[in-house]
Order: sequence, then structure tokens, then C-alpha cells
Amino acid sequence: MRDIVETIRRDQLELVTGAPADIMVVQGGPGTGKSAVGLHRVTWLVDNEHFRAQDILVIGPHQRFLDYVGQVLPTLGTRDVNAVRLARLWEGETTGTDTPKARRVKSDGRMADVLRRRVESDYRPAALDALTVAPSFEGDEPAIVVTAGSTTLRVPKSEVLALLDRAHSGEGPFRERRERFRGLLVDRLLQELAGIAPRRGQTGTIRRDLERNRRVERLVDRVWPSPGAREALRSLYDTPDLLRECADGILDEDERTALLRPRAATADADPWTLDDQVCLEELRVLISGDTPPRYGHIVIDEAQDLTPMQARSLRRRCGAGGSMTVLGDLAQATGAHLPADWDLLGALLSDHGDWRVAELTTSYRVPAEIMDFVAPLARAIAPDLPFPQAVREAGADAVRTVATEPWKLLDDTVAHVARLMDTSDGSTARSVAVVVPDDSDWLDAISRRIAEDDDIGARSRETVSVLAAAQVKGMEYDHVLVVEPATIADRGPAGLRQLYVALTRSTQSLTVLHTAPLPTRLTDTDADADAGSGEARTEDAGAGKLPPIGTDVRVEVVGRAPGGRYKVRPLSPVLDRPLVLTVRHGSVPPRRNEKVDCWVFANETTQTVLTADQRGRSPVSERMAGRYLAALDVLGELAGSDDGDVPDARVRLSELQGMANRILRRDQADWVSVLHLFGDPDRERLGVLRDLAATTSRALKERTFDAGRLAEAVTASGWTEPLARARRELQERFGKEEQEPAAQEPAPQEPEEQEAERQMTAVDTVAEPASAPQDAFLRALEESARADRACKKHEAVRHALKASLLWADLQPADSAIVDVSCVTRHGLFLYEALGAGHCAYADLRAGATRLLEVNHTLPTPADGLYLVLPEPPAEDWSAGTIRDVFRVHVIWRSPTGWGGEDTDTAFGS
Ligand SMILES: Nc1ncnc2c1ncn2[C@@H]1O[C@H](COP(=O)(O)OP(=O)(O)OP(=O)(O)O)[C@@H](O)[C@H]1O
Repeated sequence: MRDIVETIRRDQLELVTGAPADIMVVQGGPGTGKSAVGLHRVTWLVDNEHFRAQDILVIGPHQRFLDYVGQVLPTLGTRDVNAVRLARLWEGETTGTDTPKARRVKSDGRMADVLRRRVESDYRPAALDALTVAPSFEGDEPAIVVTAGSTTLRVPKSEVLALLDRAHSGEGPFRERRERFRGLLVDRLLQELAGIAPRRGQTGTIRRDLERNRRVERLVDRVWPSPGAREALRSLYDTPDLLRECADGILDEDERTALLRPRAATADADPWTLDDQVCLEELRVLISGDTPPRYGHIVIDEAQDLTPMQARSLRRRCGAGGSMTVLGDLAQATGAHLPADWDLLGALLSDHGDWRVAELTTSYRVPAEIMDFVAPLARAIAPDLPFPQAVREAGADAVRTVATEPWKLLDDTVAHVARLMDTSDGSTARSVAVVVPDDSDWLDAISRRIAEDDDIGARSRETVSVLAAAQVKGMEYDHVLVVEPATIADRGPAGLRQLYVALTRSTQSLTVLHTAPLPTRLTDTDADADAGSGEARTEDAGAGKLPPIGTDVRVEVVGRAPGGRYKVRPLSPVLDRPLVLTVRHGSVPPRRNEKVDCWVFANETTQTVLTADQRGRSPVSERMAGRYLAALDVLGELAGSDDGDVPDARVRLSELQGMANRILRRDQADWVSVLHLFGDPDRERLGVLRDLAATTSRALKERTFDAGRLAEAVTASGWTEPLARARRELQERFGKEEQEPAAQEPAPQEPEEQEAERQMTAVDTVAEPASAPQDAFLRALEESARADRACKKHEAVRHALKASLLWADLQPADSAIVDVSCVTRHGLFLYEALGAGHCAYADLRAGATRLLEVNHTLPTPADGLYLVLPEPPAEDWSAGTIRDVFRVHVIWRSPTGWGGEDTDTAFGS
């Protein structure tokens, strides 16, 4: 950043020194110096006395940006500028999260109209009817009556209505107009009093008495109540009729349903979200006219992520004659709204006044080789934006894409981090960022492995950052290592943009480590430029034409497609979408013109992905059906309960969460069947179900469960009917009621935290002892498993094995008897871990015998048996002998991963 002080370029300088008038939007790709321009502009505005430093507000996306501001502005000679994170701009604590749908509705500009109507809905002149007294003589009209001391004052109803209308139609916030009405009414009563008792009417205290008169108070409260902002919003969210009235013609039914939320016992206990806080500010302005502090000039960084409601609120902070510098890149938008142009934000930030867009088109950060690599992605997500030209070249090695196997990914990541750290010239340490998909376990797994690594552990503390993709916006590192880009790209509507942000953070080199094929949008150098900025929007765009997941298709292989996939043409049925066949690593690649029977695995925006791999298509087994039945009912039972006292509620909620997760992750033997059972919902709706199960479970755990609130949430989610249908279907299919889930397996202590583990145990064919063997035999096996597991080394090996299976995209399980079991493409495998020092032939023989015993307890024998050692066997002949004699394979932990002849098959290859 310090470089820019000397090297600022002409196009940047023009923006820095432009006269501050209205709104200037600076649109520029990654590394074009937008943030740098914004900060230089602050200094220039202060130095040239356009504004005092304290009249300038700088808004950034996160704390690291503020640290950067705090560091850079003083070096430019400017102090006392207000700098704040966007999320901190609004009053109140954020205690809740919204569903993506609710978030989009609350932050949409139309919400301002709904809120305005909500405030005005409290003006109720019709309530006057109930407060009037009948005419007292012929020719008289209904009137309101107020007693002032011994005098009775009557004002005809028509006059009160006129006063109401006069006050209401005037200018000003709601409460100001309400007080105006009170004043007008009191004036009128005084006038009445002056007619009856001229002398009393003139005393000074009588006006105050009338203002506080109980009847006057009551009348004002009835015809013109005025709740505070929080109550106004709570009642809007928890009263469907009120919401319908306020949103009529503005929000459709789906959108209204997304907003509904039961209220908690107190307003403080409500789950207030950031978008709620923005709405509350809007309401405070409407109700009492309270506005936040204003500034002369506002600089907003990463402005592409502003929501329309936030933009309105920022406008409010801009003083009369104030101006703004708005910095952003539409291609990097990852917020609730993905704007295709600056029109809406420009109009809102300028309050429909003047605004203009200037462009920066030279990337100073990202080397040309990396920009070339991301160009297809940029074309896909933002075809109309100018793509920045890089000023620097970093050499042929600047971009590396490294395909690896899932079980090697951790080791490979660490090895590449070590390589990148060693690129230092010796004087300055290089900054290295490892960017992983959001919400994955990899953040912890990789951080831990790096920290534990003897070689780089201590050295890495200062220089290596492991970050989720959502955390890297606006950041810059020497070397960036992006792990599994396909998963980042697959995360929701903004996934591809998130990936674009992650890939453009580096000044020196980019390494991409992947086990799944690279996203086509990244590799597709021939892609049409008009793929459209809506490309990343939703997976179900144009849903009418999409072939259902699980549909059988026979295809002919046409040739290779980018990202390790194959272009195919449909033979039957004929599908009119581009089709690609994906092939798992390690399997035999299909030949050109080969005919393949496959099925629809996923519908991407522009193509349908097929696979011949039958994993995922198993029917729901009878054993799982019992558990699913219990899970499908749990929300209904809880919603109808008094206090959440429902048998095994958290276990069943966890199962329900697991059902949604298996579809979202496409990772279990029966995920396609469960998808159909749920009625083929899209990913967003599955996310809603998963979150509902998780939050309910958390509420039970934290004893904040509220049945009424759950009932409303379930209705609002739209899941009531699909869950009931799924239950009916399962019952019909298996002709039974659910089994007790607790009888299936021990209830985990913390269902959410045990989710991963429960996923594993959810595999149908997983090793659960059959009832035939003697109890005593089972107990003996359990006992010896327990003894083995007391050894730390044994457990370390067992968990390392599970981790590698997970990396291999498999779902390991275990039980009281089986150390690890896993369904692979070759069937069910059992694994027996050995502990420290158990590597002699006698130990292997004992382990193999035990494996055979465990195998004997299964209803049907496993398809592969593996002994897993903490180190290589003591004798070099023993592994082969064990295999020949017992048909048990032997693998062992090695410094670089796993050793042994059968390592590949052990992980399903
Ligand atoms: N004229 C320049 N000469 C040399 N380096 C520059 C120049 N302008 C910007 N830079 C450098 O380029 C890098 C990127 O700048 P900056 O962070 O301001 O870009 P940005 O447009 O905000 O990027 P992004 O959108 O990716 O967050 C910084 O290291 C900055 O110092």
C-alpha cells in the first residue's frame, strides 16, 4: 500500500482529486486500487479543506479493513477520520440470522414501503366511533365529550375528524403529527370552554390540564396509537393479517411468509438480525424522525454488497450538500442481492439525484498469469464489465493447478504451504493464505495440521492464514492456495463470485488444489461471453426443463470436456440441455463413442451433470425407514407439545437435519431416494429445513424452546405438508410405524455436534451387530474394543483413517464393536485399528482374527477387511501373509499419509 504514495497513476489521481459533488462510484476489478484511491481521496479532501477529517466517514467490510485504514491514513498525514465496519453502523446487537429468502426480502428496497404502511396503519380515525356520545337533542350530532373540572365540553365528531385529517396529512414524522393533533384538539376544547366559561378558558394551567386530561389521552391513544420501532416490527412479523395489509401489492405471499416470525417473551430475546436493525432505523425515522449522525463525505468500500435498504440508510447519513465516494466491483458481489449494474445503488445513494460511475481497469495486485487464469470465470459472472489488464508478470510458475486424491489433500496442502513459505528471499517473510470452502471442516483440519507440522508449525504462525472463502474479500497475500474450488463455486447463488474473489487475492502466485474437477466456468476458455451475470444465480433457473435428479439416461461419449469431464450426447431419453459425464478419480475413463448408462446427478445452471457411479441411488432401507419416520414427525410433535417434552426429540431432530444434509452433500447411499421422498425440493428449501431442525435442537438444549414459535416457523417454512407426505409414503412403503430411534443406537449427547458422526452411522449397511450371535460374544467384542480405544495411538490412527475416508468423499461409521466401517464403491469395508507397538506378526494375526469375528456378527459379511497400523509392520513379509491367510489387507500410517500395497483400495479407489 505504501507504494501507491509514489506511484499513483493518472486514472487513479483523477478520481482522488475530483471535486466532491454528489455520488462518485468507482467500479474496478480486483487489485485496481479502489481502496487505495478511497483513502487517498480522504486525505486530498481534508488537505484541500473540502471537509474536516471528523466530517468524513469511511465504511469498510470488516475489521481488517479498518486496521488498514488506521495504518494508512496517518502515513498519508490524516487523522481523526471516522472509520467503521458496515455491520456496526446500525444500533443494537445482532442476535439472530435470517434464511436467505427472509434476508433478501428484508433488505429489498420495497421493504421501505411496507414499513411506511406499517407505521401509518396505527392511524385509526374509525376508532373515534366508539368514543363518541349520541346527539343530546334533535339536530345535534355525535360528539366527543371531555370533562374539565365541573364543565363538560362537547366537540362534534365531524370536527374531530377534520382535525385528525389536518394533522395526519401534514408534514413530519408520525409522532410529530400525532402531537399536532393533540394540540389542535386541545385548542378546540379551549375554544369550547371559552364559550361556556370565558374566565376559566383564559387561565394558564387549563391548557396543560386539558393536554393531560384522561379522556383526551385515551382518545389520542385509541385513534392514533404510536408503538416504538421494535414493537412496530415485531407486530409486523408475528401478525399475518397486519403483514398482509401492509405488504398488499408490494410483497407476494412467498415473500410475506418468509418474513413471519413469532415473537419471543421479550423484545430483547427476539432474534434480531442485521437486516432487522436496518429496518428498525427506517422505522425510527418514520415514527419519531430520529436520524443518525450526518457526515459531509462518506467513503464506502466493497459497496457492491450493499443492500438497497442499507443504501437508503447510508444516504440518511449524508449531510445537506454532502457527497460520497463509492468503491466496488460488481463481479465480486456476494451479498443478498447480486446487482448487474450500479443503477439501483446509485439512485438510492444519491436519493435519485446525480451520480456517476468511473472505471479503473488496471490491476496492480494480480499478476497477468493469474488474471489470464480467472478470465473465463470473470466472463461468465460479469460479461459486461471491463476486465482489468495486469501491469506485472510473475513468471510461468505463477499459477499451478494440482489435482490430488481426497485422502492426500491434507498432506498436499501442508506440503504446498511449506513450499510457498520457502519462497522468501530470506529478509522478508512471505504471506501465504490457504482459502477453503465456507462451512467446511477443512478450516480446522488444515489449521491443525499446519500447526502440528514439525517443519512449518512454528514458522507459519506469523505468515500463514487459513481462511474461509467468505473471509478474504479485500485481502491481499503474496501466495494464495485455494483448496477445492468446485465446492466454493457450488456454495449458493454467489459461489462463482466468491471463487473469483478467492482466486484474485495474490500478488505473486496462485496454487489451486483440487480433488473434484475444476468448475467448468473456470476452465471453459471457449465459453460464450454472454453467459450472463445471472449465471451464478440459482441451480434451478429454468426449472421447467430440468431433468429430475436420478433420471436414467443412456448416452454416447462425444469427447473430453473441461475439468476432467466428458461431453456426451443423449441416446434415450433425449434431453435438450448440454450434458457432461463426470467420472470419479481413479476409475477407467470412458472412450469416445462408448455408450454409457448413467443418471442425472446434478443440474448446473448451463448443463446437466451425469454419472455412471451408482452410489447415492440405494433405496431407503427398512432399518433407515424406522429412523426417518421418527425424524419426519418430530417437528410436528414438538410444535404441538407444551414444553418440548417429546421422546428423543434431539436425536430425531439430528436425524432430520442429517436427511437434509445428505441431499445437500450428495454423500450417502440413499440421498436420491430421500430427495424424492421430500418431493424434490431445491437446495434453498433444504437449507431451510436443516436450519429449522438445528435451531430447534439448540433451543431445546438451551431451554429456550417455545412450541408456539416453532409451530409458526414450521408453517412459515412450508415444510408441514412435504414432511407429512414423506411420512405417509414411507409408512405405505414399509407398512409400519416408526421404531423408537433410541432403540436403534445410543442417543448422542449433543446432536448438532455429533452430526458428522451420525451421518456416518446413517449408512444402511453399516456394521450393527445382528441379533444371532450370543450376547456374551458381543459383550466380549465390545469389551476388547473398549480396551483398545483406551490407547491414544489407537484412537489417533482410527480418527486419521476416518478423516481420510471423509476426504475421499466417503462416510465412515463406527460402533461399539467396529472401529471403522464404510460403504465404498466396492461394498462395505471394515477396518480394525491397532494401537502403539502392535506391529509384530502376532499382533497382526490377533487383529485379523478379531476382524473376522466382527465380520461374523454382521447380517451379511463385509466386502473388504483392513487392518490399520500406526506404523509399518515389524516384519516385511507379514502384510502379505495376513492377506493370503486371512484375506485381510494391511495398511499403515506413514509420515506422508498411508502406506501399504492396498492403500488405494482401502479408500475406495
Ligand atoms: N498505482 C499503483 N501503483 C502500484 N501499486 C498500486 C497502485 N494502485 C494500487 N496499487 C496496489 O495494488 C494493490 C491492490 O490495491 P487495492 O487493495 O486498493 O485494490 P482494490 O481495487 O480495492 O482490490 P479488491 O477489489 O480486490 O479488494 C495494493 O497492494 C495497492 O498498494
